[in-house]
Amino acid sequence: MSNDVEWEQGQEQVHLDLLYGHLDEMRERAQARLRETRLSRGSTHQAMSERDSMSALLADQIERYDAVENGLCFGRIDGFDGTTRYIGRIGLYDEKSGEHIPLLTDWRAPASRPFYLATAASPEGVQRRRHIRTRGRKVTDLDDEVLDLDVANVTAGKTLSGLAGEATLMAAIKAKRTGRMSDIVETIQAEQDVVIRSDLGGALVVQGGPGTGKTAVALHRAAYLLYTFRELLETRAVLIVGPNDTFLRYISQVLPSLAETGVLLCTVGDLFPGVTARREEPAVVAEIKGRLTFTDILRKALDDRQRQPTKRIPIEIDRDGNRETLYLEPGEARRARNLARATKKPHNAARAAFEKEIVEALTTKIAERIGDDPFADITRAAFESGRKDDFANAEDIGNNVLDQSDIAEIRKSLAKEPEVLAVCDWLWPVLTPQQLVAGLYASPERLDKAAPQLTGSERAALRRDPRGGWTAADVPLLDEAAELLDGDKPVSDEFVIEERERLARREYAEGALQILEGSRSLDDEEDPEYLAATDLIDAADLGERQRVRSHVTAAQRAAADRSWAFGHIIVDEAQELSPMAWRLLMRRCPSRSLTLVGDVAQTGDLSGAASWETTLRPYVENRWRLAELTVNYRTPAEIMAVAAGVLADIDPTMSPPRSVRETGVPPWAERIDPVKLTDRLVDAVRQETAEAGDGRVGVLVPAGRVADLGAAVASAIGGTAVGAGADLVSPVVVLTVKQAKGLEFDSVLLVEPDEIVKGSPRGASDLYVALTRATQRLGILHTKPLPPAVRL
Ligand SMILES: Nc1ncnc2c1ncn2[C@@H]1O[C@H](COP(=O)(O)OP(=O)(O)OP(=O)(O)O)[C@@H](O)[C@H]1O
Repeated sequence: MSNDVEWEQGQEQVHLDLLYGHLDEMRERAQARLRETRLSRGSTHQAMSERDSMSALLADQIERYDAVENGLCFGRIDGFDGTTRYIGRIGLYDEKSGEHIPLLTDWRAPASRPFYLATAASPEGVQRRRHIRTRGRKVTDLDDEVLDLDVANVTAGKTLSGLAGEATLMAAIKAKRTGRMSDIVETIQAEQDVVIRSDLGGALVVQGGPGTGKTAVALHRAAYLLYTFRELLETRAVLIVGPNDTFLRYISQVLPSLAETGVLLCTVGDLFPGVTARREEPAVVAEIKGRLTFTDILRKALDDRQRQPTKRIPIEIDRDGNRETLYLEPGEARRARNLARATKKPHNAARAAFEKEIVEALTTKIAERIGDDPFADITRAAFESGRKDDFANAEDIGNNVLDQSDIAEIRKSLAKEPEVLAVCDWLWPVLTPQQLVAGLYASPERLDKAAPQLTGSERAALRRDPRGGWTAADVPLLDEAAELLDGDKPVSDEFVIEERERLARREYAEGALQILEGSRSLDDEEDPEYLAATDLIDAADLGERQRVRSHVTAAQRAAADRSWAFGHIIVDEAQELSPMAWRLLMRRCPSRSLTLVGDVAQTGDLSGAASWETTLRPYVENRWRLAELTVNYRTPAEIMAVAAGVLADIDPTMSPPRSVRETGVPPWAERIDPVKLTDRLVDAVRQETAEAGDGRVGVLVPAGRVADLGAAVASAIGGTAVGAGADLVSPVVVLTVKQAKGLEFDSVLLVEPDEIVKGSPRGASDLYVALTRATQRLGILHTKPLPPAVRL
């Protein structure tokens, strides 16, 4: 290292020490305040609640300071005007002099933007951009780019390649994978920056091929939006939707490392409070449930529950100790149903109108019977003969000897009659969404009536036992059912807290049950196992529940509230959502402030999107904007060349993203005898783990082979994780392509690509996904010929 570089590094170390000194001071101050606040006693409910909120705020602050410990400051820009600005994960100021002097500028602040955008051709006032690389609190390297074209030693090669901070970028890209995604805040590229900082309003679609940083950009956009529109988004919350739990775990560290925690991360399957959708089902069944026609099917299923009797219904009631039978006529029931429907209220809310009408019809019957005037004919004759003054009006004659208060009494007692209520329950039952949907699946007759537009075999595929929990594709249907049944029912704080507790309980209970008898779904609340398991909650758990009671954030509130309107929704792998899932998400985002990232070439789900245009038109017409990401930071050029052949097969009009680097390592394929496949795979995994060192190896297999091949690899190689729920931190992970969506590994071994292609109508897209998961090496093992599109 030259003396100059050493001196420069020393100077940066001094500044870094100053920044960490500030961070430490702020953290200590917050810790001291937190201790004080926790010790303070509040006598009133309000004082206690204020103390709890303050504690939560301070705890959040401390968490943020901890989160930015690594890579606190990573950049510096020197302007042509002689100014210097340091860029980092948060903003820090020198307040001692009484002035607000910036020591470190948050990467999201407008003043940091030139750090990401400046090029030699368009330097944005920046003469030099410096990437400061650190390990812990120590400066390890500096990566300078001079952007002044007049300066002799301008780093032209770097800027002409269009990449900012190329050396730092390459170091990040080539680094071994850890099983957890890292943030890219130090090396965001210009086309990514434009997406991250795009306006909050409207729907933004980010289309990009594999490895172009869509997920990374989506997460950084969440952090940017929270920083820029904090007030609005902290009260309305930001929702990030990902394809599965494994993926959510994979990205879970990114926002905390950017000091943002108030975001709700979940799958579509998590979006119905009270339901944990973990049941599996065949892709073809999920596809049927994803069709838009299910809005009609559910409506008809509900109409079917609003029964119309064909015969009079006897209703036995108790009147002054005597049993009496009334008859409800089909016409009366029809009239009540029509009136209830005419209220245009959701089904459950309209029940009151239905009940009122039934009670009214029965009241009239009783009133007619007991109030019938035996002298009506004589009275009417008297009226007609001129003694009109003795009577109020003609209608009063003969109808009833009961007055209004008598009739009101009858009405009141009928409204409480168990038999009357039972008949109302039968004709117009109050339903939960779960009852409506499960009831539909459970009954071939109901399915036949509600879904004549499906084929007989499609209806048969939907049939299932109501016990055993819910699938992800059920959740949009439950949400749709809830709309029909309850509309927008606001939830109370108590419900939010209950829901959080329920989830905590469920997690605990599920854990306990898994230990007892393997993973059995607990969604059926009547399942006796559920009650048994919840009884296991111990004192420590109760203590924890007490603690969470104190502070409910908007994101937590939103998680428990089906009718919550999010401030912004970000959907990753958005191409996978079914039309019914889109309806659910759009209901959660009436402002249509959305960021949708995905790649229609990677669509694997049978009900997923083939075009953004068709998917979005029903919700935003053509008012959406498209941004494209074109550079692949993950997949080396050698591997991408193979994937490009498969992409051409899927859609010849699509072009693959440009890889930023070559590795010099060509992908390989080996055809083997079927009986030797398992042994050869185990050998290959051993070899690749040695190559990957402390990196990660992904073994991607056809869906039907994950159990046997996974077991074989796991028994031969310690620390192998298999299938859904696999811990990605493990050195070797065996997954299906669906499970590997959005993930990446240093080395990928792909098994039986032909079977993957033939395994689904979207098999070619699955193969494209599988081929683009590696950051360094790709090997293919096959017993049948390779699909023709795979050319090696
Ligand atoms: N500007 C960047 N600096 C450093 N690394 C980057 C940058 N952009 C993307 N990457 C890295 O490239 C890899 C791919 O990014 P990401 O997973 O976000 O891509 P993607 O478009 O979502 O991919 P896919 O659609 O294939 O799942 C990640 O390791 C990410 O950290």
